[in-house]
Amino acid sequence: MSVGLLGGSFNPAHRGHLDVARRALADLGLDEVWLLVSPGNPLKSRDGMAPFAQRLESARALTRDPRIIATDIEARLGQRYTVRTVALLKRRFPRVRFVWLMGADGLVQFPRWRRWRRIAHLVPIAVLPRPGFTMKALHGAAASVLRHGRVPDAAARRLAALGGGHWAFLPGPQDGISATELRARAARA
Ligand SMILES: Nc1ncnc2c1ncn2[C@@H]1O[C@H](COP(=O)(O)OP(=O)(O)OP(=O)(O)O)[C@@H](O)[C@H]1O
Ligand SMILES: O=C(O)c1ccc[n+]([C@@H]2O[C@H](COP(=O)([O-])O)[C@@H](O)[C@H]2O)c1
Repeated sequence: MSVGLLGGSFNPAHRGHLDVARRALADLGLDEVWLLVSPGNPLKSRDGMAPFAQRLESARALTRDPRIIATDIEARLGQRYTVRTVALLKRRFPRVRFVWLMGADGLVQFPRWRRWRRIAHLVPIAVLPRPGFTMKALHGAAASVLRHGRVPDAAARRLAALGGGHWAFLPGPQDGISATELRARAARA
């Protein structure tokens, strides 16, 4: 079984998350995508961060597709750092082939995550385009350090089977929607 992990704050969840999940299911041939609602992104301020239960509910309400599952597992594991989450999930589900999913903004920021090279070694990574970040991501520091593990776009379907040390870019349409924009819209209403 193969599972995509889409970690996020989901403050709130939106169609960009759903699109990432659906595209990962289709393009990577995954069985499921888990929306890992973060108890608190280590790099994000708590200002304006909705309570965990509200963000989890927002992710749950995103779709009825039974393959896309919002989970509080990171909070239950007591983890905020992805490197620990991934290591624990691999130990807990030894038969599952995990793939970490992120928008291009995530790859730009990746060198600031705790033990990011270790994460890339532990789990294959699929990067999806996001307006304003795609080029920066593909020519940035993380892409450069990890260049030997990059799989050609057309071979991304094999990513889950290839395992850690590999990553791929999934080309496709981009959508500029963000939780920041939705919060700003809600504040104006
Ligand atoms: N429009 C989008 N296109 C591609 N990836 C996206 C998009 N929106 C979110 N993602 C990805 O989903 C994951 C979780 O994102 P997150 O919950 O932080 O949403 P966000 O819209 O980026 O939030 P915020 O604006 O508050 O920073 C990240 O990997 C992010 O790159
Ligand atoms: O582990 C880290 O150091 C780290 C630093 C920043 C972000 N992350 C993870 O990146 C994912 C996306 O976070 P966010 O808040 O941008 O949606 C989420 O799973 C976070 O826990 C992880």
